[in-house]
Amino acid sequence: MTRLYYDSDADLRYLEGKTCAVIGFGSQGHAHALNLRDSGVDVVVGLRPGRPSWERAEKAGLRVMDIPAAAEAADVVMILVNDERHAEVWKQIAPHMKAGKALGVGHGFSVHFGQIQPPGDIDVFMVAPKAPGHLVRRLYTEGKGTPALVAVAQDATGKALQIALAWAKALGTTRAGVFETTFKDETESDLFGEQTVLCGGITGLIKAGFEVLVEAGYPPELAYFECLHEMKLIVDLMYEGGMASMRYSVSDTAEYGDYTRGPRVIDESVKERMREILREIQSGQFAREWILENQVGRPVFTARRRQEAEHPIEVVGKKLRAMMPWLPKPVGTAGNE
Ligand SMILES: NC(=O)C1=CN([C@@H]2O[C@H](COP(=O)(O)OP(=O)(O)OC[C@H]3O[C@@H](n4cnc5c(N)ncnc54)[C@H](OP(=O)(O)O)[C@@H]3O)[C@@H](O)[C@H]2O)C=CC1
Ligand SMILES: CC[C@](O)(C(C)=O)C(=O)O
Repeated sequence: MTRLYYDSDADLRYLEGKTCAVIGFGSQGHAHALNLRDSGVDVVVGLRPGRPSWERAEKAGLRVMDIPAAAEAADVVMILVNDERHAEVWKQIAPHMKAGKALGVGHGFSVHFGQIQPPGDIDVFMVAPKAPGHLVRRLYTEGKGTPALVAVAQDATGKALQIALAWAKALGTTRAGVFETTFKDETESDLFGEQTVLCGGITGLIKAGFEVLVEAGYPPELAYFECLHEMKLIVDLMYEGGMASMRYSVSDTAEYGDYTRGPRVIDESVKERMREILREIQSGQFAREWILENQVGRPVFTARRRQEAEHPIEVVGKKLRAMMPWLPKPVGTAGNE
């Protein structure tokens, strides 16, 4: 049984004649809604009235309704709201999920950790892109795609996987490869990846390198170019051709330093801390902490977000990027939300 699916393995007819509601219009929501619409799917967006996202979605030519109306109108409802808000949003959707409808999510957190408990007579599936939403949209418009994971938690109609694959195809992800997994594995591996490698790991590594150079008296501009700017270019080479390709392009001096000094930075103790973090995810400890953090108004999240924005690498980076007009407009700035 293959668990990797490409365009020819997925059939858009599973969404034909169906209305698909995308709840939320943030990073993933805008990408799913626009890519599905551009793939010929009948899309409605469910949002909170009065929020700027409502106008943005309408300006993009999408049909927008409040969340209960969108859930009522749809055969397939995809929740693309912050994970920690799924429970409250689900209360508005649940009364409209009649038998035979399908519920989708972009990440398994809320279903796996019991924040929403769907009735047994609907399909429950996941299409989780392995990419930030803005790149899911950007690559789709360039005729490319990002990989994704799909999973089925409930198959009431016997077609849940086909619906998930059709959604994944309309999103552009079967262009790149879609891997079938479980809610548990997607949720745990995704949290692990973002905490230890993709977000927490890489920012920690970049800041540590920057701080060591600046503390040793090197100018912040030099440290920024070395530790952050060039990181993207090095990662691009690995993205295109793996580590060997990156090592082909860098000097032999760099390659020797990679083999002999790299393991002193990322050593067994780092892996041990990664294992500890994985255990916290698997046991539900992290999920509990994040849900409680939200219940008390996000004090840690808010303070850390402010502190990180003030880090010297962000200050110098802003100045240096302003001198590179070819850089894409940063996501999160006006016109690129
Ligand atoms: N960011 C990413 O690239 C990825 C995200 N995912 C998953 O996709 C989902 C969405 O995440 P993401 O796109 O980052 O989210 P964003 O923060 O970018 O957007 C969240 C959207 O949800 C809406 N929302 C938030 N709270 C509520 C609420 N209480 N009631 C109604 N609407 C609400 C917001 O509405 P408003 O516009 O009104 O503020 C906004 O439109 C999550 O499950 C996440 O794990 C999966 C893979 C990658
Ligand atoms: C790396 C962060 C991510 O898991 C993602 C873009 O895949 C997320 O949840 O945003």
